[in-house]
Amino acid sequence: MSTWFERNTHHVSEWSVDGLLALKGSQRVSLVVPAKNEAPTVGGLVTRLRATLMETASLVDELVVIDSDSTDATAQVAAAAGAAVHASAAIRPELGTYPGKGEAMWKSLFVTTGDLIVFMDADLVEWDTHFVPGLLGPLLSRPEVSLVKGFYQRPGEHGLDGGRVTELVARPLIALLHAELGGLVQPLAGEWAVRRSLFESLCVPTGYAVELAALVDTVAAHGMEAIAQVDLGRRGHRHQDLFDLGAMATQIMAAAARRCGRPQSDVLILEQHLPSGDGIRRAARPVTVVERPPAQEVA
Ligand SMILES: O=c1ccn([C@@H]2O[C@H](COP(=O)(O)OP(=O)(O)O[C@H]3O[C@H](CO)[C@@H](O)[C@H](O)[C@H]3O)[C@@H](O)[C@H]2O)c(=O)[nH]1
Ligand SMILES: O=C(O)[C@H](O)COP(=O)(O)O
Repeated sequence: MSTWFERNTHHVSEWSVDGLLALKGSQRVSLVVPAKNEAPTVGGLVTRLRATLMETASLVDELVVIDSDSTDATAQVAAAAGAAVHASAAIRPELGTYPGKGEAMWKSLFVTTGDLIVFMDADLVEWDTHFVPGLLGPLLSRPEVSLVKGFYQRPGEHGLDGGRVTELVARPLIALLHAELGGLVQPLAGEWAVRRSLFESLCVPTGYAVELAALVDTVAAHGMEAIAQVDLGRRGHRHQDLFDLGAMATQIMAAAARRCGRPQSDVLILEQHLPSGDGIRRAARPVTVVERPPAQEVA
């Protein structure tokens, strides 16, 4: 009897772009890049993705950058490179706005038309355009699959590193509360693809818990066989400061706690004790842990 891992772990080399185009037929694909202050990298990302997946082949029908309250030139750089750019806060303004990546991804549902949605981070420094066909492979070839996570080796200070939050928060949480997800190589990967019908049915944490919540809620509603993962090779990204990752970890743990029936206020206070000159500065960091309702329930 094979395991989930054996049945549902793929390699990008299993699919060619031509083969995927044949499988795609009339389905539409949206590539969505949530971006906050990513002016140094977003232009190159958009340019390469457009050239390979929209101009050379028509695998992607729209490439949308959701500008998540950037204070740099992210929006202008992305638009100049050929992306359709929307400010997260300006999408359906009557719904209000929250800070965060999950908010940008949830809002993307109101400005895209794809039956299949591929998400990619904008801060990638080591990556390639094959990420997108790799993520689409299982969705286009396996009707029972609705959510596909990318995984990869992660170049780091010590040769290859895991992500700090992945190893110290996500995996322990999975071991404790959601052991069925233990076969996922990169549960927090920002590179993943989903059927619109599934993503529209999910509650979406507005911050960094969007990935963990999508996995947990998909399994609860549809079982593990709705999820697949694809080896995409290597991926490198900009690293956040340890204290900023504390806020990310708080959001992920809050989403897990909420799914165990633990109610929360919309904002938690994370007390941090930061180095300051020769001493320590105490800082109370507000962390937004609001969740959006399923988009299909929003008129
Ligand atoms: O308020 C925000 C913060 C980030 N981003 C964008 O989201 C992407 C990923 O953010 P990043 O800060 O680079 O996340 P990582 O530290 O790399 O975190 C990893 O782990 C997170 C938790 O699951 C995932 O959400 C990320 O995609 C994944 O790369 C980037 O394009 C950001 O510009 C936003 O759009 N809005
Ligand atoms: O996956 C993670 O844990 C976060 O992306 C942080 O990754 P890093 O430790 O490589 O910066």
